[in-house]
Amino acid sequence: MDDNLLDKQATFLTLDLDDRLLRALGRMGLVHPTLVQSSAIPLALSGKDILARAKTGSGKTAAYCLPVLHKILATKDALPQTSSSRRLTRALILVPTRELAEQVTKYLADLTLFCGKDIVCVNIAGNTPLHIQAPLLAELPDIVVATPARALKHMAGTLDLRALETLVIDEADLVLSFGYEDDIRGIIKALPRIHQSMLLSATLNRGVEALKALVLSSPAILKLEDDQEEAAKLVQYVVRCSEEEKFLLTYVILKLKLIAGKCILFVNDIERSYRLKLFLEQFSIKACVLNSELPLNSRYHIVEEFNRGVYDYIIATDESDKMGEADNEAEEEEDQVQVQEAMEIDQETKPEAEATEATEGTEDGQKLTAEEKLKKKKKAAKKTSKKRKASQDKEYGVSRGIDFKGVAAVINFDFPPSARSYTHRVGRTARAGRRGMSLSLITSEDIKSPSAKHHQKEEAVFERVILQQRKKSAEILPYKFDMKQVEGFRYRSTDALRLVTRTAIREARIKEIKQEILNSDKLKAHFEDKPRDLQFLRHDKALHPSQIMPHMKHIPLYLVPKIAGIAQADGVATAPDIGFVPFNKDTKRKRIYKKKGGKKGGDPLKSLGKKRRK
Ligand SMILES: Nc1ncnc2c1ncn2[C@@H]1O[C@H](COP(=O)(O)OP(=O)(O)OP(=O)(O)O)[C@@H](O)[C@H]1O
Repeated sequence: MDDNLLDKQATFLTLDLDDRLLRALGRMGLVHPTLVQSSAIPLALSGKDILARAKTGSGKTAAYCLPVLHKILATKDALPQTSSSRRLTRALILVPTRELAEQVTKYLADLTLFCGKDIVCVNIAGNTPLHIQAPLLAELPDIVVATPARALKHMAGTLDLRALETLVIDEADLVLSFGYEDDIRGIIKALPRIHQSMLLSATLNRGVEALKALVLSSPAILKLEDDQEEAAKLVQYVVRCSEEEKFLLTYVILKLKLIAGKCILFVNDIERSYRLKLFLEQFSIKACVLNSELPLNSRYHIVEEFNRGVYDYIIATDESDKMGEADNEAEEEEDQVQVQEAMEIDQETKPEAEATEATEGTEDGQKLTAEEKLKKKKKAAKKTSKKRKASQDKEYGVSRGIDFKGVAAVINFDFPPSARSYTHRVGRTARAGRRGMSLSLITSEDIKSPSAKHHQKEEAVFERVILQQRKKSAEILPYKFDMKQVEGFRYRSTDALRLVTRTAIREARIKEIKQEILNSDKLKAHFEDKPRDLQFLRHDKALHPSQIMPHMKHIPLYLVPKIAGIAQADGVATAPDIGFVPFNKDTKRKRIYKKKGGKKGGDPLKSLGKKRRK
């Protein structure tokens, strides 16, 4: 973690934490607390309610987990070994998504490594049936991690919170926007009158204010966002290009390895994630998709493996808009109407690019009128979308809270639906004080085009993002590149895109789900006892292997730009006459080139091209 995020004046030792926790922290390599930790922990230990706003990746999880654990250990130490009061559920941690619940539970397991059986923590956020989870709760675990809806369901049965001492709501604003407010109200009603509460979030909005009134009493308010410092760590770029050019640019950036390191590519719906994956895999660029349709175990495993460095690219579907997350209610309503309109117009006027796939006649061979065809299409689309919604996980979320480690760049392949969602997406990089980069692609379209409203919406959100970033003294720089340099790749990209038909996407989607259900079953059986056995399970397998073109794997030398790259992750721009500004230094590549006797400042990619041609 970056030194600026840490409170160098303090160590965990000076925070007077339980020895068992200090040992675990030492083992995790944590010596100094972060600012949010050194501020929140003493206040929490003194019993104060807390409302903390600190930026993404600033260590909020430990800021609430450590005091929760310390308090439970202290209470238990004061009780005789035989006391029945040693077994009571004392803390409830509410999070908006299952992924986050899993992450928090793992974090608690790391922190309690030296606590033996003194701390039992149960995660009930998974989709295991209630009756299977019930016996775990009947044992009265010390800490329960849950989504609000799940907790409330169990409260009608075995979740006994009469002895609750601490309530934590992590990612408070998202908890609200996911529509959990009524669940929270239900939970609060059933809690003992005296308990401590903590609300944590990277962003605070009116909703959180409402929650504050509901949950907290005379809280200590911590606002620890150092916006200017955050701005310096994250370099943000934007580019306006056509829909087709989005694919072209992504191909060029990934193929030329202009991003050194791991990258998350965000798209707005599941279909798009498969479209992008199928496109990239034709060039032998491997990526995992991550979306709410995949089984929970597979999702955990993908994130874990990505964090371990097994995969470089994740195509993540950010479904935050479908979870009700927008900048505010009015904007949300306006946004939904606009998208709906744009989609309707789109459907009515879309050129029949995939005409071969459309049904041209009825079963008895009669020709359908254009109007009838349209009606039929709409009906079919509604049906599939209903079916799909049913199979998607309402408590899925990847743009928030998940600790993706070491992400060099975030690419908003689709522009996010709200400014808030933008903050959280770009918050997946430049975490824990590290540097990072984001690139957002906005579709530029003719104002008369049928989907113009959709693009207007993107522009409207972008305006809000600019204002939001300006408040943090951050700028979103235009992503400068010389289209001529990219031009040579265009025909390959167009060819590849042509093969990504709706049928191919549909088939890929089904294949992936089947594959992941099998993976998930294996994961379920082995997760606890043999985690190492699972390393052979890959989530980035090609979905349409017959379409991989071996010749597309390599880039011929004549296509490699003289000085390739776009914008550096550390924000250092190259000389202006280059035109095509590098994404990052790619020092490793330069090193290889120098080792081979290349001139300093020469073109490392040229040598790479030569090597590839051999
Ligand atoms: N005191 C510390 N020293 C070094 N690293 C730390 C410290 N505390 C936390 N970290 C690391 O920083 C990373 C981010 O922590 P965490 O996920 O708790 O952030 P967060 O503020 O909850 O982010 P988000 O808002 O996105 O959920 C984690 O990898 C964590 O292990």
